[in-house]
Amino acid sequence: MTFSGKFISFEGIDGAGKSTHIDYVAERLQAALTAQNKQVICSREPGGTPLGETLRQILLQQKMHLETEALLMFAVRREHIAQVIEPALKRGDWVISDRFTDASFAYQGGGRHLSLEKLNVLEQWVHPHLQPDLTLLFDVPLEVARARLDATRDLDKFEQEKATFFADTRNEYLRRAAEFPQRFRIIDSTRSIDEIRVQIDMLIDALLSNGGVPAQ
Ligand SMILES: Nc1ncnc2c1ncn2[C@@H]1O[C@H](COP(=O)(O)OP(=O)(O)O)[C@@H](O)[C@H]1O
Ligand SMILES: Cc1cn([C@H]2C[C@H](O)[C@@H](COP(=O)(O)OP(=O)(O)O)O2)c(=O)[nH]c1=O
Repeated sequence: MTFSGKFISFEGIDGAGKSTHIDYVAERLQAALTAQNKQVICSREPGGTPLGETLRQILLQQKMHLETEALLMFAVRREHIAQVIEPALKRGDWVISDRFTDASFAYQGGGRHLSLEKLNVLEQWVHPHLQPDLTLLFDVPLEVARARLDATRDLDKFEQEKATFFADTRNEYLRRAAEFPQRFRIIDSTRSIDEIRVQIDMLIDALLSNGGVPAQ
């Protein structure tokens, strides 16, 4: 399926720094797209719709069977795609999602060891023809992410997981990035926020000029 709008996802282990850059990217894109009468829709998973936000509370707080967790993540995603992502892309608007299916592979697959085969089935079921045009993977060593998290906020169910969980989650993100090099760009998030912005600006400018995603 080809849409006139573009779809960007932000990914990374908790504390990698993705939330720090989302508003910046959204504002930058909106400034460029307003002249074309296009909107930037900023959304997130789990969440993105009223039902998705209700399920987010449950997913981030309650312990549950691993497969229940994966199925709920994809149920949230099905609703998000139907209500928000596809209508926006069809209108020619741009969508930024704070996490998408790569997070299910990384967290439920990598972190919790759900078989990637089952995740592939869910992905094929829920969005056989939709993938982000660009996925920004914020990548940092675990200790850096942990130190950043500890310095800031109360931790949810996932953020309280142990180091091996995040090592496996990060490895699965990197494996996905290697599997889909055309849409993934890895952001070395140990650098300063300003340095990261220079790289992000370059990627966004290329996408805006319709030149696609430049090489890594
Ligand atoms: N490049 C960076 N250098 C130093 N600190 C950072 C950087 N990026 C983010 N941080 C800080 O790390 C913490 C976690 O960042 P955040 O963007 O919330 O992570 P995430 O959304 O990936 O969980 C925040 O306090 C943020 O200010
Ligand atoms: C989308 C998605 C998220 N998650 C997890 C990753 C995160 O720990 C959590 C969502 O939190 P996150 O997006 O990091 O929000 P915040 O920055 O406000 O903490 O949900 C999954 O385990 N699987 C998924 O498919």
